[in-house]
Amino acid sequence: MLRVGLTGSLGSGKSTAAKLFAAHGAQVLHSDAIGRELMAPGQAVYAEIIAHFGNSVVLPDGRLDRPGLARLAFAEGRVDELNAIIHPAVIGHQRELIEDIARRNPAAVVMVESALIIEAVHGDGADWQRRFDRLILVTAPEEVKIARFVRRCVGDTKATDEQIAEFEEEARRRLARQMPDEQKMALCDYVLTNDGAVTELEWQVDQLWPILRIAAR
Ligand SMILES: CC(C)(COP(=O)(O)OP(=O)(O)OC[C@H]1O[C@@H](n2cnc3c(N)ncnc32)[C@H](O)[C@@H]1O)[C@@H](O)C(=O)NCCC(=O)NCCS
Ligand SMILES: Nc1ncnc2c1ncn2[C@@H]1O[C@H](COP(=O)(O)OP(=O)(O)OP(=O)(O)O)[C@@H](O)[C@H]1O
Repeated sequence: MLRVGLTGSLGSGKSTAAKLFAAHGAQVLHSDAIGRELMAPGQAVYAEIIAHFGNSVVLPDGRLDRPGLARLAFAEGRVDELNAIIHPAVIGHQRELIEDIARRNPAAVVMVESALIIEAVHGDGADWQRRFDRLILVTAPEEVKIARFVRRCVGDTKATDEQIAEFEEEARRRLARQMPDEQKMALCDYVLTNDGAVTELEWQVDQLWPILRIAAR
């Protein structure tokens, strides 16, 4: 088995790259999705977040208020408190999933997609060198990343200039909590450049996949 970390900052295109690797046969674990599952009502992480941040982070329907939590985390400087609750749980859950995949398919390429692999410090997060055999970085220029984040926030709605400026601010606040690509590059084994069409990213994934598959045997 080969344990691959697929990282890249907000809007770099790592989820897009992950889908392309999955199409080749990689077993992809999406950290954002696991985080969401563990934050659902009834989960231990859900209870811990409410115990720490109070009832104001709960919506009337019982779910956590994600925009409210994002405000606390990124605008009010409490992201490390949130990370300390969520990261150990996400990493622990990933470990179990990886062990299960290894039992079923010892030659699997398991890929953990996460914006925060090198940055993580809580739980086993700081131990990324031991958790992964290879690291892949997806890069794009900062303004492209921000534009992609804004586009995803706006979706099909018609946003005002003020709303767009707020989304841009939010992107910058989150990026400020992520290590710059220039620093990450030095620590990663492979770099995929995603500043053009998705087909250009796909070409890079197609070149890298056989190398990973052989290393997994
Ligand atoms: C603050 C929360 C509630 C905001 O939710 P929201 O739905 O708006 O964003 P989502 O989770 O889809 O994340 C989108 C992107 O924001 C960036 N981001 C999210 N959390 C963080 C963080 N703690 N530090 C830096 N960037 C982050 C990443 O690029 C991520 O891909 C949520 O992001 C969260 O719980 N974050 C803390 C846990 C975390 O690190 N999650 C990401 C990997 S497990
Ligand atoms: N090369 C590209 N050309 C155009 N759009 C792209 C390209 N790559 C990604 N996108 C789009 O940009 C947005 C962000 O991409 P993606 O979700 O893959 O990034 P990410 O790194 O996982 O971001 P985040 O950390 O915010 O979750 C998505 O809407 C995606 O469809």
